[in-house]
Amino acid sequence: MCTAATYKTRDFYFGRTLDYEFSYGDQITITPRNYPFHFRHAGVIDTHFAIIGMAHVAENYPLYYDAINEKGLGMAGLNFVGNAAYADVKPGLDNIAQFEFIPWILSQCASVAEVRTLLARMNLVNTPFSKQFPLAQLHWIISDKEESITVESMSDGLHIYDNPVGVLTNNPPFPQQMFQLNNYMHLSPKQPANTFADDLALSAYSRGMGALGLPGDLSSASRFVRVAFTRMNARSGDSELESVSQFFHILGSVDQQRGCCEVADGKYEITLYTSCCNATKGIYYYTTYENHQITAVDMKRENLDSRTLICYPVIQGEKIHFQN
Ligand SMILES: C[C@H](CCC(=O)NCCS(=O)(=O)O)[C@H]1CC[C@H]2[C@@H]3[C@H](O)C[C@@H]4C[C@H](O)CC[C@]4(C)[C@H]3C[C@H](O)[C@]12C
Repeated sequence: MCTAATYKTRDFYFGRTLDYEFSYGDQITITPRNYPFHFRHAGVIDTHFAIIGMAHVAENYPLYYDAINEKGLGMAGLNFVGNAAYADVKPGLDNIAQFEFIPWILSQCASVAEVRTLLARMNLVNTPFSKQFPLAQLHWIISDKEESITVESMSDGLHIYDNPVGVLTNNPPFPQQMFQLNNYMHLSPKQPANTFADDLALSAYSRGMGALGLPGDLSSASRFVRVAFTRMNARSGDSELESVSQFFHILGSVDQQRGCCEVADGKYEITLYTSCCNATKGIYYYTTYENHQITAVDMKRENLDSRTLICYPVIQGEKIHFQN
């Protein structure tokens, strides 16, 4: 399971949890402006916006999981198993392989409005990266500081949905996720009043009872409701430290602990990493399952006019601050 979210204070923040039972070997990867992107069916883009995100680099190609570009646009791919379907190549359209989707969008678009224009002539195709990396079944959230959309490529075509909650998890398809929020419209961060029955002396005996009924399990449908409630009600100061701190707390609402989600005998899905990008400034913050200290890579500290990928290994291992 995975969860992505957006958050806006003075700057715009975009990030995700990546939940899985193993890591593909990820690196914080910066694609500078002059790295040539060779698309399988759509030619070459030699010069483009710089990108920073989490990727597996194979054959010198950044296979991004989630990333932002220097214009403040963010995009993340999340599992959509059983529903994702990619098309065959069709002449007359921009045929983009599933693994090229993040580079295609983030290299060229400065806003969601521009993304909509590109998507109108795009065909997301079933060309795998290699035998070793077959097609991943994903759907995507794409966001700027004003709006988010969800993109789902299914057997009946490419769907583009407005995403007014700025969050995404996994199955079921996005319209169903949104619809089920109706079931929770009574939830509130405020204490409830007794509307059960006038004749009963019911009282709010504990703080937090306004959100009683918020689903607590790890299913993607439940995580969608939980992170939507947390994200829509989250309040913080607007400084960088307050915003980043609050962002990690929002995604902390759907953190997955080892042992609670068994995917095979003795194998457990866990939150391998959590990212929080300051999309306005181009900073990629992250924590990992084994390292709660926030680590950051700032793309603006690199030479963004170069041609070669810049990679930083994910720092693991808890750093404990002894006070005595
Ligand atoms: C496994 C990751 C998704 C995690 C997730 O959504 N978990 C939820 C599990 S479940 O639904 O609840 O079962 C996805 C996100 C991005 C994916 C990677 C990126 O798409 C980049 C390449 C794409 C290649 O086709 C496959 C390897 C790969 C390197 C992908 C491996 C894997 O599928 C990743 C890492």
